Amino acid sequence: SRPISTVDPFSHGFLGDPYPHHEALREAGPVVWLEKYGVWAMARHDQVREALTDWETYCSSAGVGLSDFRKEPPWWPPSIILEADPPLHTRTRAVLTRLLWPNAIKALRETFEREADRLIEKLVARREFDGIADLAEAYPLKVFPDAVGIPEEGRENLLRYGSMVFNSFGPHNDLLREAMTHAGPVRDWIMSKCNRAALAPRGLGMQIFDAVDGGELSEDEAGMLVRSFLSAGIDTTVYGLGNALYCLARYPDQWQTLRREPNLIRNAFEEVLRFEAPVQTFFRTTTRAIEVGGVQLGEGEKVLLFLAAANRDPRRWERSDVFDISRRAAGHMTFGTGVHGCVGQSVARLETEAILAALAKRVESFELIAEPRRRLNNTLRGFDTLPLRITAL
Ligand code: HEM
Ligand SMILES: CC(C)Cc1ccc(C(=O)O)cc1
Repeated sequence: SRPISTVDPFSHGFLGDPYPHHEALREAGPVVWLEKYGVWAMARHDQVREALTDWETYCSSAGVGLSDFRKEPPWWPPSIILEADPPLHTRTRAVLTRLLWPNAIKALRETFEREADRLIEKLVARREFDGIADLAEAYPLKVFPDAVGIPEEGRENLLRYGSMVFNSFGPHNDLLREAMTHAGPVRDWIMSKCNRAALAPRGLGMQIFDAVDGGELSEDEAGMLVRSFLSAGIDTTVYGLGNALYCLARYPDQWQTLRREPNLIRNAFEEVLRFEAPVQTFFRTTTRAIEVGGVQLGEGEKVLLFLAAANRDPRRWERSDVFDISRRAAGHMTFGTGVHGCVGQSVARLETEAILAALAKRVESFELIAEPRRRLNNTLRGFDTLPLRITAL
């Protein structure tokens, strides 16, 4: 006998308020059969961590979305890092790991901090602004494409493309259909940036092509890895930064603690990632029959990993539903873990820490002046609008 749930984790109701459903899934068992889609769900910290660590049993090459690439053709050529298993994954991952090595991040720090200070000065002068359009979108859309080395014009395509990518991990629901309305032109714009001619000489994008010259990658593989940067590197940080602003405005005492103790900034972002994970779920596919918690999974079955549910599992966290920037938040699942653990996490941290440091220097308090509106997505959790007013120090 296996625990069964009839919940639809890609419905507006679930996506709008997931936490009660996460609790129900955690309590139903270590693995639960989701009847609606004919897939397994793991919502507890131990099972999510175990599935992400055991890449041989839970593979990525069948896609990390609901659709199984071996049964239906993917909407895009599969990623040669995210949707690849070792040994291919090992070679492509090694290139990006080297490009995003700590000293590469140090080279970005001064520029990212200068841009953060410049943007916060502008917003302090305005006093009232939208935390999403004017900050959470504006900042990542400036600093990361600049670092990759793509031109300024047309960058709104990066947000449209992110919406396509992250909705495509879910079912063919209204959210995916809506995201795909201008798929052609958006995809063309993205692919037009994934070649040497389009990239600035010493940017992160061109550095991938240096690996071609070094014999590590083919020319096409390099283009695909630039596409990976453009797919993974914008929407994730936009939602992450938006969620950070929301948490600090929603819990003003936490903001006051952070403002007085800027050395808590790194930990504060980790707690944001645990408490309001911008990336909520994605899949793995079993490569063999395996028994989990007394339940038998078959070979070739999709497993939906609820990172955000694992992040609030009372088996792993005390006061798991409390936003506390002083707790040890290490061990959250929001950057994944194991061989596919986020290769860009140091860029994400650099961006958010630069903004939080700039805010802590200039802003006494900031508050929500109207109900924020959520931007529903099959994979990402965050806001469409975040009406804020800030008071300068
Ligand atoms: C708050 C921001 C971010 C979050 C929450 C996030 C989350 C994740 C997660 C959960 C994974 C693992 C996916 C899996 O196991 O299947 C991942 C992988 C990845 N991320 Fe991030 N990410 C963020 C920012 C970034 C940035 C800024 C970049 C680019 C510089 C990036 C590039 C990648 C790539 C290329 C992978 C695939 C790694 C692999 O499969 O080996 N991410 N990310
Ligand atoms: C949370 C992850 C699924 C984000 C992500 C998206 C796309 C790629 C790619 O390689 O295209 C890599 C990572």
